[in-house]
This record gives sequence, C-alpha cells and structure tokens, in this order.
Amino acid sequence: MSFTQQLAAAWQKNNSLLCVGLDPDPAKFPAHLKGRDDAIFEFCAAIVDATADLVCSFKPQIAYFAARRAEDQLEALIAHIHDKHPGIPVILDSKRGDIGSTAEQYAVEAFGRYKADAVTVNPYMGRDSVEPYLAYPDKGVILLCRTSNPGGSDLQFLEVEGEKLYERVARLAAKEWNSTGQIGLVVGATFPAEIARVRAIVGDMPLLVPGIGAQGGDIEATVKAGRTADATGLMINSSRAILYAGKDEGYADAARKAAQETRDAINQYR
Ligand SMILES: O=C(O)c1cc(=O)[nH]c(=O)n1[C@@H]1O[C@H](COP(=O)(O)O)[C@@H](O)[C@H]1O
Repeated sequence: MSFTQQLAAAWQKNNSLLCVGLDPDPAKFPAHLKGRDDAIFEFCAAIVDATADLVCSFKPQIAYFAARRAEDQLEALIAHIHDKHPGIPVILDSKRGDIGSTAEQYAVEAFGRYKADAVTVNPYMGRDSVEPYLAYPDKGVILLCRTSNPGGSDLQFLEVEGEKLYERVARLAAKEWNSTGQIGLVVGATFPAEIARVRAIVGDMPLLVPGIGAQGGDIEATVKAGRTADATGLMINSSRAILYAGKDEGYADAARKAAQETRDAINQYR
C-alpha cells in the first residue's frame, strides 16, 4: 500500500487528523526512566501504544535520537509501530536537503534503514534534491514549504517573479515534481492564511501541519484553512504538548488524554 493510501485509511479508521510527533528529550522524562539504556525507546513506545487509536500518523524526529547515539532505538521504535499498530504511517522527520547523489543515500537511510513510510525533505536546493526520494514509488516525500517558525518568513515569504517563494515550491511540487503522487507539503499552523493559499494551489495533496500545541497555532483556523472537500487532507502535528502532558509515571495516560482532546478539538471544525 502506498503512503497516501495508508494515510487515507488511517484518517478513516481512527477518525483523526492528528499526528503525534515523537521528539523525546530525556531531560523531560519521568524519574523512573532516567538512566536506563533503553529510556528513549521505552518512553516513546508507551506514548505510541497509548495513542495509536487516536492518530493518523506518527512523526519521530531523528535529531532527538541521533544526538544521543540512540539510532538503534529509533529503528526499534519504527519496527514497534509497524508491528503493533499496522496501518499507521510513520513519517521520519529528518528534513534532509542535499544534492542528488547524497540525497540517494538519505533516501536509503529513511526507507531502507529506518523503514519509514514517508520522510520530510528540504526542497530549497531544487528538483534534483527531491528526485532521489521519488525513486521509491510508494513512499511519501513531504517537502518543507511554509514552515511554522518565525524565521520561516526570512526567505519563504520573499516575492519571486510575481509569487512568494513558498507558493513557487507548492506549485512546483504539485504541478511538476509529483511523479509518484506521493508528495506532501509542510505548512505551519502558525500561518493559517498561507495554509489556505497552499491548499488552493495543490488540490488534495496531504499537508503536514506542525505548530499547534507548544507553538500556539490556532486549531480552528488551521482546520478551516487546510481541510479538503471530504474533511481530510491534513496531518496536524503536536509533539511536546502530548509527550509532556504528564510528568510522572502516568505520563502515557496523560498523553492519551491530551491526544484525545486535541483530536476532538480538530474534529469539531472539520
Ligand atoms: O517538518 C516538521 O515536522 C516541522 C516543520 C515546521 O515548519 N515546524 C515544525 O515545528 N516542525 C517539527 O514539528 C515538531 C513540532 O513540535 P511541537 O512544537 O513540540 O509540537 C518538531 O519536531 C519540529 O521539528
């Protein structure tokens, strides 16, 4: 099954547009996990098991694993999701962006090593930095377009030949690069007007929308700007607000409650 088919099935099955981001920071772990060799895996797997029926996808962020030499725990976590919660797509958030021959290696990393269903990619080096990922016809390739961070405007909002740079990325992605039909775009929840603009350019393409929760993006504005005619089309990511909803041994239950509330808040506006 392709990434977009898997995502469509997960939207339906769990009645959810919520993507739980897995950004494990050991400094924020509950005391009973501190000092354990497998703490990162244990922390994330408990969150995954507590929220898997409430989400349309999981998004592990590679830096949180690589910074602590915990890539083996990232591999184990993705295998755990595939094994215990089949059908929930895993987006590896690595935001790679390099020229073709090196991008080929990053694609092997994401799809061969980690067995992710989709990967985030920085397309600002152009077409040939995206193409190597499209050699995997069933895999999702989610391109940064209009990012949620304040500095995103420094470059992405520049006017180029009559359009904004992020609009050019959206147009190229939808009209010229999408040979597999598996491209998606990142648009921040902190910029709902631009979500609407991107939606108008790209049709039904899936949008990964981070920025609700800890970054303060507005759920109602995000959903109304980004939903498709069938009230799907979005993977609305929340990481810290779910992962660290609780501080003690009950953290997974607290994460479930936060995920449920977020999913329901999103569904209210679909
Ligand atoms: O590609 C991303 O996932 C991403 C793009 C973007 O524009 N903004 C953004 O915050 N992200 C990621 O989404 C997550 C947001 O985390 P929280 O702010 O804790 O919900 C982090 O993993 C970020 O790296």
